[in-house]
Amino acid sequence: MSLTILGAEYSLKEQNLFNFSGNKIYVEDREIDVLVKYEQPLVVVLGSVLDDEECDKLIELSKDRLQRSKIGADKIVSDIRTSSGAFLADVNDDMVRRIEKRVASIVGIPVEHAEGLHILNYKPGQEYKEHFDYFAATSRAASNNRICTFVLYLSDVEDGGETYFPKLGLKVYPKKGMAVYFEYFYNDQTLNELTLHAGLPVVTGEKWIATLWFRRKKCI
Ligand SMILES: O=C(O)CCC(=O)C(=O)O
Ligand SMILES: [Fe+2]
Repeated sequence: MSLTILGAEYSLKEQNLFNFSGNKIYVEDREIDVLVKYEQPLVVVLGSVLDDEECDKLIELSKDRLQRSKIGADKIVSDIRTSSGAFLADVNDDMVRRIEKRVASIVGIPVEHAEGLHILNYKPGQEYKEHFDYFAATSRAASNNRICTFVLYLSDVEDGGETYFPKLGLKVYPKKGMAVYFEYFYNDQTLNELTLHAGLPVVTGEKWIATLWFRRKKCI
């Protein structure tokens, strides 16, 4: 939203969902480093969210569940997303639940609003083209739409695979154990649209991420 006074444009800040100050966030079992903050739409890069063993175990748990990724509420295969993915919602594992809880406490949203960890694997050449994570207002899923996204990097990538926000001119380079968070729960739809993002093609190496999407209302 913006306001023009005597020819000068002032932007009116909206409330962000994720509120914190300073460069650290303390949750039950660890201290999270805040490394980068883009104020609105809020985009935050966080360090030391997962340790190496947690990253490796998430990859291991998803290896025999991976399927070619689909997109949208109607789940269609598309060249928008050429990666392979797996939902860990039905995996009965203490560590998976602990990580979901940790992410929920970092963001300050009850874990019942989260869809369950989704693992993605990109091989060289694979990508996730520019998209929004929220569903179109006309879609069935929009009655309990997504409001924010937490992407955990489970591996380093030798070259490529950045998470790219073209409208913000912002690139996040994957680093094992780190995360990028962004939100799109603004009244001003133009702010939500600035969260357009892509997983750029992996050039060398392999990229593994875990995504947790939060919904406006509880999903379970
Ligand atoms: O691969 C990435 O860096 C972005 C993934 C993404 O956009 C998603 O999981 O919704
Ligand atoms: Fe996305």
